[in-house]
Amino acid sequence: MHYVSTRGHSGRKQFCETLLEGLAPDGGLYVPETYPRVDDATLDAWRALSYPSLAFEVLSLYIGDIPSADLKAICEKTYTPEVFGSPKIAPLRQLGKGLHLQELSNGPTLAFKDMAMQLLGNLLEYELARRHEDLNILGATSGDTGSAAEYAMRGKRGVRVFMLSPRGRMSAFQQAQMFSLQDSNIHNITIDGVFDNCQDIVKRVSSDLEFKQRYRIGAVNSINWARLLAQVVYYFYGYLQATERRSAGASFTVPSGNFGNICAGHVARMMGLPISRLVLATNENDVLDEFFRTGIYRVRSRTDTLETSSPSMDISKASNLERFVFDLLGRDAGRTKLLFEDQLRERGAFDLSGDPCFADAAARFGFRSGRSTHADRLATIRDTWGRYDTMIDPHTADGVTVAHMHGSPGEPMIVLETALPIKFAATIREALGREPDRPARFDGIEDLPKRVEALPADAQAVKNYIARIAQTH
Ligand SMILES: Cc1ncc(COP(=O)(O)O)c(C=O)c1O
Ligand SMILES: N[C@@H](CCOP(=O)(O)O)C(=O)O
Repeated sequence: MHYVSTRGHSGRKQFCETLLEGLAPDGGLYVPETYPRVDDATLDAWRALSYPSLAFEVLSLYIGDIPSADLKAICEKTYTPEVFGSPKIAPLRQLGKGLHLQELSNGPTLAFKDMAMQLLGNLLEYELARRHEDLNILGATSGDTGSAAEYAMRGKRGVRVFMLSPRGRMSAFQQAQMFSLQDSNIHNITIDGVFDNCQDIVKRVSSDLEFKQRYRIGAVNSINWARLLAQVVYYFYGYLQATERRSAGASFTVPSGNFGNICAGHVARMMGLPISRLVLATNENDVLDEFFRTGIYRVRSRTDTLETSSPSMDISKASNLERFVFDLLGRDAGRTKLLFEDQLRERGAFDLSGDPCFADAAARFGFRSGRSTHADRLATIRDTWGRYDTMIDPHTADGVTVAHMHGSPGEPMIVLETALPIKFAATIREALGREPDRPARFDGIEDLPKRVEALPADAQAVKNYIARIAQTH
């Protein structure tokens, strides 16, 4: 399998090259040249597999440059009950009739990001050792990618992490998870801005090819194809748990911000997984809901990006939409580049409402969407607690709220759980008047000493910081 850039760069890359490069040299995102198809018989055979074995099967379809035995060992080392809290790794929990929650947040940092980031840590360690190289990872987080990346990379040989986060925009627990880490290879940087400013800086630094090469800059955000690939696995696993027979349909609802998680669902569907509907749920920052309803993609400014009670989804510029639009446009890299480079830069928006490709997008790709508000989140947290004895976090609540708008009788609807409630205790207290459960290993985390640097929203300032740290270590 080879990978190409959504913006048409001429290079065809192997998986491990994309793993280390992150962003393509032309600023585009790597996608597989084709989506491998999984037929009904194969899907049926996969019903019996454990999570690590299923991960190995799915990853093998996309990774041609790691020997099978090594890839299998990496999957087995990554997806263990000790790390993910249960032998099933990503179990389904039934809520109502036909409504399921897929538990993805039982890993080290209590968010779905661990599902991919733990694998990425092991893949990077393997590949860097094989090449005798090291890597400076530059990332952006609105709260969960940062801690998941740092927990996955701490102590890993050859890897240093520089993580940008929007100052004051994350929950107290999220900040404590990241800023209390004292490992010498972990560097937290708060930026005066919102998540989109952090992500813009990551892209700007990664697009300076001379700097990128000199300081060996890599990425762990979902701009890195390996992140998405790891997330494809749990769609297969969730589907196989929710259905009993060949080619039965099932739908997924996915709380969305950077469009990474649901883009993995799109990939699974393109591989032939019988997903009827892929329902995208946003909070009040509803850029993506607007796009799927109207065909108009209109990025919001920093001041128009609202601070909500599902803060990890306070994103107004969704990187991975580019991967979906590339497919929507029939894989026309020239048009994708025009939309995501020229039109977004010049107008901050593009409009596909009159384009024939958008007219049948819902039918062809299964997307539906909806938005949820603070009041919806509180009501859904209360309802899910009262009716199903299950406490969900505000992001998952956005998912459950929107899933109720798009359910189809007789067909399973799987909502992806994206974090545990303890990460957002203030909203849980507001909804339920009680504290969420706290795993003992996080007792008192908010009181630990913090190590964090503050920088302006300026790519050059971040480059200077990376250069200084890289030279002194
Ligand atoms: C808890 C939580 N829910 C949902 C999302 C949205 O996921 P994505 O950015 O992959 O769309 C994020 C962040 O990405 C998150 O941290
Ligand atoms: N919500 C994320 C933002 C970054 O998303 P990613 O999937 O691109 O890593 C976060 O919590 O940091």
